[in-house]
Order: sequence, then C-alpha cells, then structure tokens
Amino acid sequence: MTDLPTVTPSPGLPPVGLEYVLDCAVVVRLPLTVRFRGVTEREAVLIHGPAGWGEFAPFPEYDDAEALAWYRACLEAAWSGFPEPVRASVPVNATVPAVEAARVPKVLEGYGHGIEAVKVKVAEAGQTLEDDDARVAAVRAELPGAKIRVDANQGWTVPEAVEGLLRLARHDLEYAEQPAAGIDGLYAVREQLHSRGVPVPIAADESVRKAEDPIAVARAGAADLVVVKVAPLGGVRRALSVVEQAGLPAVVSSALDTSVGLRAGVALAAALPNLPYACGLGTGALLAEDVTAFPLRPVNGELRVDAFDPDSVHPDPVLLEGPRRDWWVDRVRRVHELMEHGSAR
Ligand SMILES: O=C(O)CCC(=O)c1ccccc1C(=O)O
Ligand SMILES: [Mg+2]
Repeated sequence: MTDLPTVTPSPGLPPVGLEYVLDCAVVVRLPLTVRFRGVTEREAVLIHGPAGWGEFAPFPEYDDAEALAWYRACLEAAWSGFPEPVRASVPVNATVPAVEAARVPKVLEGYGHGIEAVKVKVAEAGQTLEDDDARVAAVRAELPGAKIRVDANQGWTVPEAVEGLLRLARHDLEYAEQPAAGIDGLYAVREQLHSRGVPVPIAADESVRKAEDPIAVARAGAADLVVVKVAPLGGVRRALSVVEQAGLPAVVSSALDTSVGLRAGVALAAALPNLPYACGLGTGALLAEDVTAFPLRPVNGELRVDAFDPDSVHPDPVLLEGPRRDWWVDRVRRVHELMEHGSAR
C-alpha cells in the first residue's frame, strides 16, 4: 500500500500529537442486540478533532500493526474530513448474523421497511450447512424479492464452500463473500462453481482488508467484486484508491461500527464513482445503544449522507471506565507511536 496517499498528518495541518489525541479521546462500550462475531458488545475509541468525530475500534484480538490502518482512518475523519459526495444517499443491506432460522424475522424487523438486499452469515463454527440453509430459506420466505448474499468469513474449506454454495444457490444468491480463505481458495471455489454451471459471483473481503496487498486478489482474477471497509483500509481516501486500482465493482461495508464509523462508510459509498450494490452499513440495527440519540439507521433501505449530525454525538451514557478504558488508551498510545516511529517505544 506504499503508493497510496498519506492521510496523516493531513496536508496543510500540523502533525497530530499523541497528547492532543488522548485529550479528546473517549472510550465507549455498546451492547449488541444479538451475538455477532462471537461477541455481545462492541468497544470503540472516539476522537473529536477539528474536522469531526473519528472512530478507532480495531477488534481486540488484532495486533498493533493491523490496528494502525484503523487509526489512520480515525485521524482522517477527525482531522481531514471526507471527500465530496457524488450522491445524497446510499442503499444498504440488512445483515443477519448466524442466528437460528426462527429468529430471522425478528432480526430483519430491526432494519425497518424497504430493505432490498440481505447479507446472511454462514459457515459459523459449530454450525452445519443445514443451519445455513434454514437461515437463508427463512430470509427468502420473509423477503421473496430481495437480493440475498452470504458471507462465510473464510469459514469453509474449498470443497465445503463448493458444496455449500451449490446448495444455497437454490435460494438465488446475489454473491458469496469470502467463501474460503486466501486468493487461491477464492480462485478455486470460483472456478469449480463455474465448471458446475453455478457461477455465483465471488466477493473478496478478508482477502482485501487483511491482505498485505489489497489489490492482489483482483489482479489474480479470484473475485468478481471487492468488499471495502474504511477502517481496515486506512481511511476513505485509501479505500477509494483500492477500489480504483482493483478495477472491480465494490461493496462498502461496516466493521460493526458506531454511528461515527458508519458515517465514514457512508462517506466512502457516497464518493465512489459507481455504487452497484447495497452497502453493509445497516449494522447500526445490531447495536442496542449508540453514541448519539439520532443514530445512523436505514430509512426505506437507505442512509442519507446528511443524516448524521456530529453535534448530536453524546457518548456519556455509554462511557467505558476502569481497566478496559486503560487498555484502549494504552492501545492508542502504542499505535500512535507505531505510526510516528514505525515501532512502539
Ligand atoms: O457487510 C455487512 O452486511 C455487515 C458487516 C459485516 O458483515 C462485518 C462486520 C464486522 C466484521 C466483519 C464483517 C464482515 O463483512 O465480514
Ligand atoms: Mg465479510
């Protein structure tokens, strides 16, 4: 990613000092409405800079090197703001975690009316293809006309992915996100589905956001589209550059962000020259609380670019104190030093 533009410190602005960052940082913990990625709450650091609010919320198990891109994205939002939008609203999908099929109607309800695309999590550890099939069938039964995409989070082997997708394709799939691990895995799944006459489009997610080279999967011809997330790619501008270089259609998605992080995702989706797919930015519906009284939630299947009012951010009710707060502050300190000096103290 060395040829991507540097976003921090921002052009024309003084370098962002660690003490300044820590002075305006707050740490929050938000309960979820439903278990997601094995957790029931989401923690985040929010920073209020001259250009607005930024969010720093790499998942706890990520090391500092991986967290650095998330930090750059946070500083971009707080110190540089976002590029000009080319559209006023973006369509979003509902996201259905790996819940029991019987809970699907309740989960979908959280996204309100007008949802035209649904992403269903599959291949969850400890579950079977029958569970996935029942969950996708339940979504199809609720929304007969919806576009349905599945996300395996690389949880299948190549043969499992081929078997799984041949079966789930009967529900009519828009695409399959990261059905297997790695560029080779995606390539093999895609090839085998094509040769079986069931060419479900393949989307790369982990092979973009966790890869050393986010463009490699596109260059290899292993995917039909790319999933792009602002934080792991290091900001809106870097994500725009990744999409441009990949030369594939892009789906913008969240990392289970608060409304502050979702706002950055909306900025990316709104700035992309083409937006052929609904965005995975409806995930606010999975949060039982948020950092504002006016959270970014889909209305008629869309998020409006101007829907987020930065002045409405009031994290006080969800502030995190104690050892977890200290852990986050320490993480900001380490990652900031990594950004400045290429290593933590
Ligand atoms: O894209 C969506 O619909 C929601 C976002 C999502 O699935 C997600 C959220 C947090 C971490 C990983 C992922 C993922 O796409 O794999
Ligand atoms: Mg994914």
